[in-house]
Amino acid sequence: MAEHASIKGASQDLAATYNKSSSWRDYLTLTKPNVVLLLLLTALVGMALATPTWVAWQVLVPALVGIGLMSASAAAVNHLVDRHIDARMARTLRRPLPSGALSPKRVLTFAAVIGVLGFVVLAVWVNMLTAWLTLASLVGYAFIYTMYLKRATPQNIVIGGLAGAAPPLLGWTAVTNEIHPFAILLVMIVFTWTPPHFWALAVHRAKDYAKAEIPMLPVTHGIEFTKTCILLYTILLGVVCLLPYLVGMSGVIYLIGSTVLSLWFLVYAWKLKFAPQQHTAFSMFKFSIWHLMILFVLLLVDHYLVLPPMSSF
Ligand code: HEM
Ligand SMILES: CC(C)=CCC/C(C)=C/CC/C(C)=C/COP(=O)(O)OP(=O)(O)O
Repeated sequence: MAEHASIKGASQDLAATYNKSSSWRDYLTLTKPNVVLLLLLTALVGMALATPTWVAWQVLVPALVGIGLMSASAAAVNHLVDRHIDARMARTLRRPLPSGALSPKRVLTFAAVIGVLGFVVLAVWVNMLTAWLTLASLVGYAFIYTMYLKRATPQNIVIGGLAGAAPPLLGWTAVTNEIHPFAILLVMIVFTWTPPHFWALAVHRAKDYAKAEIPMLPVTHGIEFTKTCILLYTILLGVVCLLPYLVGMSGVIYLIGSTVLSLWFLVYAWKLKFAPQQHTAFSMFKFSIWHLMILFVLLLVDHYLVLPPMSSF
């Protein structure tokens, strides 16, 4: 009841003037810092795997700065475009725009400045291929996903997930200036991981999405169907995670570690479908973040501690 009243209040705040005091923390919130940090880890792994030697800091630093700034810009545009629906969901109600801490004009300026800065950094100190691919990812997330897909189809996050999955490729092209099939394989991992990552949260927050009239899968097709899709994507992810070893990109450390992670994720998906408890969906969502983080750390460790493939033991 109290929550309902505060949601209503926030919607009204949004229409009123933006007169609350703002701080650097509000700008940081706009950038979705935790998401960007994980995106940067995947980009770093893309860079590392692109070369058998150490990545030169002259490429590593500007690539991370450029990709980070453009991802942060995309996240800020997402806050701007979604400000009205964010005001209607309990999870997003206190964000800088719906709470009135920042005005849309300030957010637009902030997003434009860091976005252009990121592009310039990539164009000048990295290469044009990476700059254009990162711009395409920004447009894919901030405009195609946020403005259109999110409101149009329950497949929104499957299609929109491509933008969030791009950073390993961006890291790879930053080092080599070319698109390699191994980089696409890393993209496929994040792409297949996204549906279980997001739909687990969407199951947990289904009522919120229904209230904001966002056609997320649990809203349009129901909780049970979504849980089945989560299970199927988790199985598919397990198969995709085997590919780096099968194509010779990664070794035994990766194989063992990723198999444990895949089975662990599968246990969550199975439990969610067949023996759910109150917090299973949210626990699976939280685990999904650890899953991707550890998986990419494993790729990195495996790359630098090269072992011969299992067949030669
Ligand atoms: C279309 C694709 C994706 C969708 C729809 C999605 C959706 C979400 C949502 C709704 C949250 C909760 C945010 C919050 O409560 O503040 C979240 C959290 C998170 N996501 Fe995703 N996500 C996607 C892709 C990704 C990707 C590609 C990554 C990183 C590689 C990622 C990393 C994270 C992290 C680290 C969090 C936790 C954020 C925090 O605790 O502040 N997500 N995601
Ligand atoms: C340049 C580049 C690599 C761009 C990609 C940037 C990026 C921040 C991708 C993350 C995807 C994400 C957090 C989606 C959630 O949006 P949502 O609107 O569904 O979630 P919300 O309700 O929490 O805002």
